[in-house]
Amino acid sequence: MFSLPDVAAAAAGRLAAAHYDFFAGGADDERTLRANTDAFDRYRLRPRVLRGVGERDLTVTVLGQSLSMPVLIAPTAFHRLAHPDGEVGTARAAAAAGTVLVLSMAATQPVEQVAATGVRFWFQLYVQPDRAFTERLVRRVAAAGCGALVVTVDSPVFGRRRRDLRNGFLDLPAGLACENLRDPAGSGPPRAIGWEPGLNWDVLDWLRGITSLPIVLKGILHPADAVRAAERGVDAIIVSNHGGRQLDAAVTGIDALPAVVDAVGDRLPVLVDGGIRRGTDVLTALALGASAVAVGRPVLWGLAVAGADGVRQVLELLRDELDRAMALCGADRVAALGPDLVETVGR
Ligand SMILES: Cc1cc2nc3c(=O)[nH]c(=O)nc-3n(C[C@H](O)[C@H](O)[C@H](O)COP(=O)(O)O)c2cc1C
Ligand SMILES: O=C(O)C(=O)c1ccccc1
Repeated sequence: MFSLPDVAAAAAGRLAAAHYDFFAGGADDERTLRANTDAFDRYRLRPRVLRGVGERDLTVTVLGQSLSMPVLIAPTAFHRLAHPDGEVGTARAAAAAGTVLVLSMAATQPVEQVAATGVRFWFQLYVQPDRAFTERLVRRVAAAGCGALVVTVDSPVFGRRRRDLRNGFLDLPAGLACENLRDPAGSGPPRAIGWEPGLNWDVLDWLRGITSLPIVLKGILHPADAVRAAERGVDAIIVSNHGGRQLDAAVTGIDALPAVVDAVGDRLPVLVDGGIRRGTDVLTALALGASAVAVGRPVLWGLAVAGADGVRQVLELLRDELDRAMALCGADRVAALGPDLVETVGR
């Protein structure tokens, strides 16, 4: 396997069809799902030459945390559906690669077991209608050593995924559960994730009142919302359409990124996800102003193919591709990447 598309192809043959579809699928007509990867075809790089690129330095610092490369693991549900190693396997790979795992609230292993790998992790939260339970969960993940809360804000209701409806995939198979939704923690029955259509900006004051963890908003696409986040003192944002699984016909992250970066300036770090499959995709996002990117499905495919080792391979492929792309663009460090390197075609 020499690229992320190779890993994805290998994973397709290893998963039960309904599980593959759950991971691969998007909302409704999957226009946004397709657009996420297609979008990168409209960006072209304008490399610089003779800049003495020597050894490239891929490190970045996000929220005061130093990463060996500007690629985080996006939160995705149900890792044990992909491989018995589950989120603990993904965590081992993230730790080995020197990057951050954003652990999904729908993880199938307890946050304490993930933390025991030594990984640096952030926790993705869907604020629950039951605020007392949400508070207990936030305290639990903070006690486990979580580095930031990633509050997903693009899901007031759950997207409609026709593959899952057709396959009758509604819930985890017996033996698997959302281990961080047990209440009381660790022992009680797992709660079902509740959606909160009434959620509004006031939730940030409530969150600030219960935790001192950095707060990241995931699922921003509109520059006005990015500005609002900055004004509210949010610590970072992730420009994302949730991998095309929520609002179909939503703009892609990479297309939304420049206006968001322009609107917030350097008031807060802007991360982006969706459709990143190549080192050149990472480079494009960084050049357009992202502080780092996150990858979702490629990690699940790596996990499905070879557990923790497969995830490690995916991360190392991306690292190697980004390193080579930076060298070929004449950039010896991430800060050397700017919008002058990127041209948009066909619009
Ligand atoms: C199977 C799957 C499960 C996901 N689960 C979550 C989740 O629990 N919470 C969340 O905020 N985002 C979730 N996402 C969205 C990802 O965090 C991320 O935004 C998206 O996958 C990035 O696009 P990519 O898969 O093209 O890299 C999920 C995505 C997938 C594919
Ligand atoms: O957020 C998602 O995309 C997702 O697939 C999911 C599924 C179950 C529980 C939580 C999230």
